[in-house]
Amino acid sequence: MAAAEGALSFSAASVVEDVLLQQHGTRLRDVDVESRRAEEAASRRNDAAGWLRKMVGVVAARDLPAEPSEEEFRLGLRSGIILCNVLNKIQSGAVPKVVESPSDAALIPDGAALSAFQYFENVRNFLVAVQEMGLPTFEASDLEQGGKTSRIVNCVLALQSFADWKQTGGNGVWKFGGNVKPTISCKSFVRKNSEPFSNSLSRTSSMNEKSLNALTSGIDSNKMANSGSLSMLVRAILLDKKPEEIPALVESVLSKVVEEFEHRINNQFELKKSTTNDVAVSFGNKTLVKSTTSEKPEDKNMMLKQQQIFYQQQKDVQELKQALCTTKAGMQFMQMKVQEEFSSLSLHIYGLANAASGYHKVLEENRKLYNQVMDLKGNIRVYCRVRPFMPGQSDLLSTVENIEDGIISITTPSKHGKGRRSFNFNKVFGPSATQAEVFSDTQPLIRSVLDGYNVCIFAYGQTGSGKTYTMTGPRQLTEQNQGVNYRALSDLFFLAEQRKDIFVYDVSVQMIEIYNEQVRDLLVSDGSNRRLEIRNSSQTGLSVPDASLVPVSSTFDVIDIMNLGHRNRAVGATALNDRSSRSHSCLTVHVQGRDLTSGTILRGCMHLVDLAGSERVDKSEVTGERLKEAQHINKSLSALGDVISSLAHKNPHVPYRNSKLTQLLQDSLGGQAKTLMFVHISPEPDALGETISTLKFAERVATVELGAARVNKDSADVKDLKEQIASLKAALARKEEEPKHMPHPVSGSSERQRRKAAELSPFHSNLQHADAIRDQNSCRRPMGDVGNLEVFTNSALKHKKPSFDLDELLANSPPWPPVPVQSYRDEEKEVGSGEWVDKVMVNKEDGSQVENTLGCWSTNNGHLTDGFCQKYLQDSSKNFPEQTYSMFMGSNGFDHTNTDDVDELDAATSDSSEPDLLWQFNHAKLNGITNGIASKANRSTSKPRKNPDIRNLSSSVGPSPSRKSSNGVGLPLHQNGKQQPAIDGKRKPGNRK
Ligand SMILES: Nc1ncnc2c1ncn2[C@@H]1O[C@H](COP(=O)(O)OP(=O)(O)OP(=O)(O)O)[C@@H](O)[C@H]1O
Repeated sequence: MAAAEGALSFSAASVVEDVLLQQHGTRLRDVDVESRRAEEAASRRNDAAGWLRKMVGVVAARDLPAEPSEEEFRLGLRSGIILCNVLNKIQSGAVPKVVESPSDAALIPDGAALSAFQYFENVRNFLVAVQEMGLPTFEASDLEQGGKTSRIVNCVLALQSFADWKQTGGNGVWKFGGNVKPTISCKSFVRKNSEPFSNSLSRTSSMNEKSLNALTSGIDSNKMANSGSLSMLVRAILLDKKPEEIPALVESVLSKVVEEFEHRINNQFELKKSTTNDVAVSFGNKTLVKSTTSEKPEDKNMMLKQQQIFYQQQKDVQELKQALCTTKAGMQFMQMKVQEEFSSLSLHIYGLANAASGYHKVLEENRKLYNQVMDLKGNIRVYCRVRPFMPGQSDLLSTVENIEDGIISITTPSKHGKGRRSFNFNKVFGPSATQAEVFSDTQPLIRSVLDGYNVCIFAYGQTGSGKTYTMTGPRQLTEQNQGVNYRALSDLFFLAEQRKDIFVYDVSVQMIEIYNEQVRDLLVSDGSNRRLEIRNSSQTGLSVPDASLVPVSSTFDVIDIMNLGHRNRAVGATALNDRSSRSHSCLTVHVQGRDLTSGTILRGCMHLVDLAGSERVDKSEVTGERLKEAQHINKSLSALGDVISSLAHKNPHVPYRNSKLTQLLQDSLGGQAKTLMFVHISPEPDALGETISTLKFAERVATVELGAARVNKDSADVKDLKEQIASLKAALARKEEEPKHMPHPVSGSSERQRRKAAELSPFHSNLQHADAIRDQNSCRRPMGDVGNLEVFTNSALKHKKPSFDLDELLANSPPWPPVPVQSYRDEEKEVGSGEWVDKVMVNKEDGSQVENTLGCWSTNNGHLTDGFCQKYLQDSSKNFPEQTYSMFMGSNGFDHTNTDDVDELDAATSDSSEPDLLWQFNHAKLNGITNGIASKANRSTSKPRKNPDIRNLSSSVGPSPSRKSSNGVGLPLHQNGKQQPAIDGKRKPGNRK
C-alpha cells in the first residue's frame, strides 16, 4: 500500500476534497470556503515558518519572514538549507552534507546557477531523509513557482510534530496525525462564523468528524491529519444535515471517492505506461532523454526498476543472442555434418550403383557360365524313363534288370538262358520315379530359354511307353502328376517373376500337330482344319507363323490352352493303346525378354514335343488309314534320326527338310539350341524288341551328341570294342583249326541274285567290289561264334582304319530310328543262338549286310570261315525284313525321298522287287562301310536313280506293310498287293496280315 501510495501523484485527501467540492460546491460557495481555506493555509504557513525560525534562529532563517506569503515561504525554503539544518537538529546526521549558502556570492562567478544546483541537492537530500523517517514529504517542484506550498507546510508541521514527540521522550511509535496537534483551532474558525452555525457545527462535529475522519483515514490518513481545509469542507457540508442523513451521505461520498480514485489511478497508470515506453524507447536509442527523468523519488524508483528491467531485458537479449549464436553454430555444424553425410551417402550410393551394375555383369557372366556348363554337359541330353506295369500286369517280369547311375540293364534271352545288355544315359528314371523327379533335371533348360536359348524337349518311345504321361500327365490331371509341359511353363513364369527387376518377359504359346505330314493348328476354337506351312525364314521368327500364337501369363492360362489343344488333337485308337496318339504334337513356347537396364532383347523358344509312337505295324494290326499314319510317323522319326546323325557328324548339310517334324524343330536342333530327349521304354517282356531298339538308338544319340562327356563314353565304347576284337581274334584262331573248305548250299542262288541286282543298279562300278565281297563270304564264321554283328562291323572298321575314328564308328552303328524288329520271337526260334538282340539284328538285318561287312573285314585278314558265310547267307536269304532295310537306309536315303507324297510311298513299297532290295541294301551297307560315315557318295549316286523300283525302294521308310512279309525278308509286292514269288525259292511264302 505504501509503495502504491508512493507511486501516486495525488493524495486521498485531495480526492475526497475534490469529490466533496464537486457534490456540494454550490452550497459551499455560500460559506466562503475558499477564503477560509486561504486563511487557514496562511495560519498554518505562519506556524510552520515560526517553528522553523525558532529552530534555526532568525539570522539563519533570514530569508524566511515570520508571517510569509506563499511566495516568500517557498523562496525561503528553496535552498533547502533551513530544512536540512532543522532536520539535522531534530535528527542529527539525517542530511550528512548540507550545502551552505556562500558568505559572499560575488566570489562565485555564476554563483546563482551553482547555488540552484547545490540547493536542489539539499532539497533532495532532505526529502529522502524525511521519507526515510516516515514523514509526509513534498515534491521538489513544490518549491518552484506554481508548486503546492500546502504540501511543504504539511511536511514542516509534521516535522514539528515529530520533534515535539522526540522532545517528549519519543515513547512508543511516533504516528503522524495522532501526535499532531490540530493547527486549526475551532475557536478561531468559529470566531469568524455566526453562532447558530457554530452551534450546529459544534453539536455535530464530534460525531460527524469522526465518521468523515474514519472515511478518509483509511485512504490517506497522513495527509488528512493536517488538512484543515478538508475538515472545514466536511463541517460545511454537514452543517445542515440531520444525523440520519449522514450515513447515506457518507456512503455516496465514499462510492464517489472510490470511483474518482480508481479513475485517477487508471489515468496515472496510463500516463506512467506511456512515460515508461518513452523511457524504454530512449534507452533503446541509447539516448537518455532528460525530460523523461522524473525527479520524484517514485519516478526515480520507477526509472530504476525500469532500468533494471531494461538491463535484465538486455541481459536476456544478450543471452538470447548468445543462444542464437550457439544455435547458429550448431546448425552450421549440423549442416556440415549433413553435407558430410550426404557426400558419404553419395559415395555409398555410387558404390551401390557400381555394385549393382557389377551384379548385373556377374549375373550376365553367371548366365553365360551356366549355359557353358550346360553346353559342356552336352547339347543333347538323353534321359531314359521306364514305365511301370499297367494295372493287371503284376504277374509279369520286368525286362529291366537294374538301374544304377544312369545305366539301365535289360535282361535279354540268350542261348545260355539269360543275357544282359546295359545302356548308359545322362539319367535313368525307374518306374517309381515321380513326375517332379523327372522334371527336376529338366529345370536348367527352362532357365536357358529365359536366357535366350532355343530348347527342344521331346519324348520318344514306342506306343504306350509313357511319352504323353511324361510330357503332359495322365488323363486325370492333378498338381502332383502334371507333366513336363505344365511344369516347364510354371517354372518359366516363376523364373520370370524372380527376374522381374532385371527382365520383363512376354510368353506366348503355339500348339500344333503334325499328322500325316500335315501341320495343323491345335489352338483353333472353330474346328477349322487348315493346313499350315512351316517357314523357317519367317520374318516373325516363328516357324509356323500362321498358327495361333496365344499370350500366356500364368499356369492357369497354359492349362486352358493345353486342354483346348488336347481336345483338338487327333487321337486314334489302336489295338495297343486306346489313347495312342498318331500324330506328333508340339507345344512351342516363345519367350521374349527385355533387359530393363540395357534394353537388350532376348528371344528364346522351347519346343515341347510329344512324338507319335514308333509302333510295330504288325502288332498294331493296322491297315488302311492307320497304316498310312504309321508310315508317316516312321518316316518323320527317321528324318529326325538323320538330322541328329548329321549334326553329330557336323555334316555341312543337315537334312531338316526331309519331314515336317524336322523342319519345325530346325531352330531347336543344333547350333545354340539345347535338346533333351526322354526315351521311354515299357517293362513288358513282349516289348523287349522295341525296348532294345529304342535304347540302342538313344544311347547312340547320347554318346554322339554329348560334348565333354563324349570322351568318357567313347572310351567306354572303345574299351568294349577292344574286348570284342580280342574275343573275335580268339574265335578266328579256333576256326583256323577247322577244315578250310565248306560247301555253301546257297552260294549259287546268292550269286545270281547279287548279279541281277548289280545289273539293275546304275552303280555297276560296285560290281567288282561285290565280287570281292562274295569271295570273302567263303571265309565267314557262323553267327554263333561271332556273337555280335555290331562287333564285327566295328571290328572291321577298326581293322580297316588303324586310327580309330569314333564318329565313323558311330556312323556305322545301327541307324536311327531303330525300326522295330519284326517278330523277334520267331527269329529267335529260327536262329536259336548267339546273344539275343544281336542275333536278331543279324537275322533281321539280312545276310547281305553281314556278307558285305565281313567281306570287307575278310579282305583284310582273309580268315573267315566258309561255315560262317554259309550260315549267314542262309539266314539272310530267308529273313530280310523291310524294317531292317529301312533301318540302314534311314540315314542314307531319306534326304532324297519325296516325303510329302504318301501314295508314292505306298507305291514304292509295292513296286520293290527282291533283287532290287537286296542290291540296294548291299550297296548301302557297302558304302557305309567303305566310306566310314553314311557316305555322301551313296546319296549322290542314289539321286539320279530313274528306275522306279530303286527309287521307290530307297524312299521306303519305316514299317511298310507291303514290304513286311511274315518271312521278314520284305518280299516286294505288286501294286495289286500280291507278293512276288521268291527268287531263290527259299524264302518263306506268306502274306502280311
Ligand atoms: N510313369 C508312369 N506312371 C504311371 N502310369 C504311366 C506312366 N507312364 C505311362 N503311364 C500310363 O501308361 C499309359 C500309356 O501312357 P502314354 O499314353 O503316356 O503312352 P504314350 O507313349 O504317350 O503312347 P502313344 O505313343 O500312343 O501316345 C497311360 O495310361 C499312362 O497313364
